[in-house]
Amino acid sequence: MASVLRQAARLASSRCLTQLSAASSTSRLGASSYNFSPSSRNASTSSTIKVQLDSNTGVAIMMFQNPPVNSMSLDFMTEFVIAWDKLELDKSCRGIILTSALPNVFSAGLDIMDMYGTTPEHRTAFWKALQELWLKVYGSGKIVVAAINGASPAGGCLMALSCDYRIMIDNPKYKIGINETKLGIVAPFWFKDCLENTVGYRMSEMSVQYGILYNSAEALKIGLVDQLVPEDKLISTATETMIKWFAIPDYARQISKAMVRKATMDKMLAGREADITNFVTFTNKDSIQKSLGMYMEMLKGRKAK
Ligand SMILES: CC/C=C\CCC/C=C/C(=O)SCCNC(=O)CCNC(=O)[C@H](O)C(C)(C)COP(=O)(O)OP(=O)(O)OC[C@H]1O[C@@H](n2cnc3c(N)ncnc32)[C@H](O)[C@@H]1OP(=O)(O)O
Repeated sequence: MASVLRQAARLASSRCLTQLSAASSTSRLGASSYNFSPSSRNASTSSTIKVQLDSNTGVAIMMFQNPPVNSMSLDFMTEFVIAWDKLELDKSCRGIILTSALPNVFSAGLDIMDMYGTTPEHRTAFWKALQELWLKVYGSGKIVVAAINGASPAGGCLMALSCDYRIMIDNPKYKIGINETKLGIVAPFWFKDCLENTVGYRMSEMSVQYGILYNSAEALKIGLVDQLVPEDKLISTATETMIKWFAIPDYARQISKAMVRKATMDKMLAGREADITNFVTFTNKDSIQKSLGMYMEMLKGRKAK
C-alpha cells in the first residue's frame, strides 16, 4: 500500500482535492475543426502534436498531426512525450483528451519504417520512446480520455487502451484492435496486458492470436471502447465526460487508479530492459524484416489499386 501511495503521490502532479466548476465551453465540432473558446490558453504546437488547454475547464486537447496516418515514429513519440510532460507539470490541467487532427485515422500504430531496414541502435531508441510514452500515459495522475476519430490499429489501439475512457466515432469503417499477428509480428506482453485488463482473458486470447480489428460497434460490444458517438459530437462528449470525472476528488481518484494499474506497470518496469532486447533481437531477424517489408508493400499496393 505504501508504494501505491508513493506512486500516487508522484502521479499527483495535477491539483489535488479541488473541484473545478462544471462550466463548460464545449464545441459541437470534430477535433480538426475544434473551435477553442477565448479562455483557451497555453496552446502549444510542435510539428506533430497540437495542444490546447482550456483554463476554464482544465481540459487539454492533444491532437496528433503526423500525416498521412499519425504513425508513431521516433520523432512523433519524442514530441508526444515533450508535450505530455508540459501538461503534466501544468497544475491548471486536470485532464487530457487524446485525438487526431487528421481525418479517418486516430493512429496507424507504430511507424513500420522505423522498424524496417533500420539499425539496432535506432530500434533501441524507438522502443525506449514507446515504453516512455506508454508509462507516461498509462501511469498519469490526470484523467485521460481517448476521442477515437478513425482507424486505430496496433500501437494506436495501445494508445487508446492506456487512457481511462474511450469514446469512438460510430462508423463501421473505423477499426481498432491489436492486429500485430497479421503483420507476422508479436505484440509485447504489456500490449496484451492492457487489452486483457480491458476486455478480459478470453476475448484477448482470441483477439491477439487472430489479430482482430473490430469495427466501432464490435469494439463497444466487447468493451474495447466505452461509448460511440456521431462524429460531430466526439469532442463535446469527451469534454463533458471529462468534466463529470472532475467531480471526483483528484487525490482519491489518483490513488485508486495507481492501485488498479500498479501490477501492470510494475511488470513492465521490471521487464523493461529485457523487452528492449527482445524487440531489437526479434526485429533483427531476416524473417521479421521480410514480413515487415511485405506488409509495407501490401499497404502501398492497396493504394495503387
Ligand atoms: C518483440 C516485439 C516485436 C515487435 C512488436 C511490434 C509491435 C507493433 C505495433 C504496431 O503498431 S505495428 C503497425 C501496425 N499498423 C497497421 O497495421 C496499420 C497499417 N495501416 C493501415 O491499415 C492503413 O494505412 C490505415 C491506418 C487504415 C489508413 O488507411 P488509408 O487508406 O487512409 O491510408 P493508406 O493505407 O493509403 O496509407 C497512407 C500511407 O501511410 C503509410 N502507412 C500506413 N500505416 C503505416 C505505418 N503503421 N507505418 C508507416 N507507414 C504507414 C502507407 O504505406 C501509405 O504510404 P504511401 O503514401 O507512401 O503509400
